[in-house]
Amino acid sequence: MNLEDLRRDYLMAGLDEKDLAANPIAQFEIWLKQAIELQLKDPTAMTVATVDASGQPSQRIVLLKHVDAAGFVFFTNYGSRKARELAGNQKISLHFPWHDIERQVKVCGVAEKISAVESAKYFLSRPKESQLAAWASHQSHPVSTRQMLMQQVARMKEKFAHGDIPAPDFWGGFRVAPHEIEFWQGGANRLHDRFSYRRTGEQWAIDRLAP
Ligand SMILES: Cc1cc2nc3c(=O)[nH]c(=O)nc-3n(C[C@H](O)[C@H](O)[C@H](O)COP(=O)(O)O)c2cc1C
Ligand code: PXP
Repeated sequence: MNLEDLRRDYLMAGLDEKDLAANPIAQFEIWLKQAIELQLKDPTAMTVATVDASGQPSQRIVLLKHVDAAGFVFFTNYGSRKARELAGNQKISLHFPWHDIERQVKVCGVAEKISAVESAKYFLSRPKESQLAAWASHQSHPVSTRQMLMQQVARMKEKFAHGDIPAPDFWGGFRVAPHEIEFWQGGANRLHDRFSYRRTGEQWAIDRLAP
């Protein structure tokens, strides 16, 4: 398979420092709103990179569920590989790949579990079938067959047949407090625009980076 000629030029837009918000969260909210309004598929999907004790990185996609000055929130199983890696090393990187608008955003920061109350509030807002799936899935661990998984779902459905399904204590959110956020806009001939915000105490410093 020859992949060498698979490429395109990025011609949609440029990015200038004068167009950037002073605060990267405000800038992120502008870009996320545009991604949603332009009906990109899975606009809140982000790749999350963590590292294990040996320094081996691993990645997976999760959905961003909240963002504000305190950081970026996603939800997952606290026994999952990502959560176990975060227990040993809180350093994390997030990546939003908005191909259709020739943009990407990278976030580097530190992840912390959110409170059980906050997690339960979000959990209760989810569709019941997803709540049962969270109870049934020992995320990231081997499961012998799909049938075993579905049996576990059926057991949970029976167990929680009446009333609200409570949030499992092994499931909840992480908030990523960022210290670096980069905004990338594709440019012609690989001469892209990149701006990196770095936290300097209460303020943020902005550097244009070579493409
Ligand atoms: C579009 C998309 C969204 C996803 N969202 C989540 C999510 O919000 N939380 C989650 O735990 N897994 C989500 N997943 C599944 C993860 O990518 C991953 O398979 C799972 O969390 C286990 O990862 P780990 O074994 O590295 O911990 C999503 C997958 C895709 C493709
Ligand atoms: N958990 C898992 C395992 C997922 O696959 C997803 C989305 O694909 C989510 C959580 C987030 O979904 P929701 O929007 O229902 O919280």
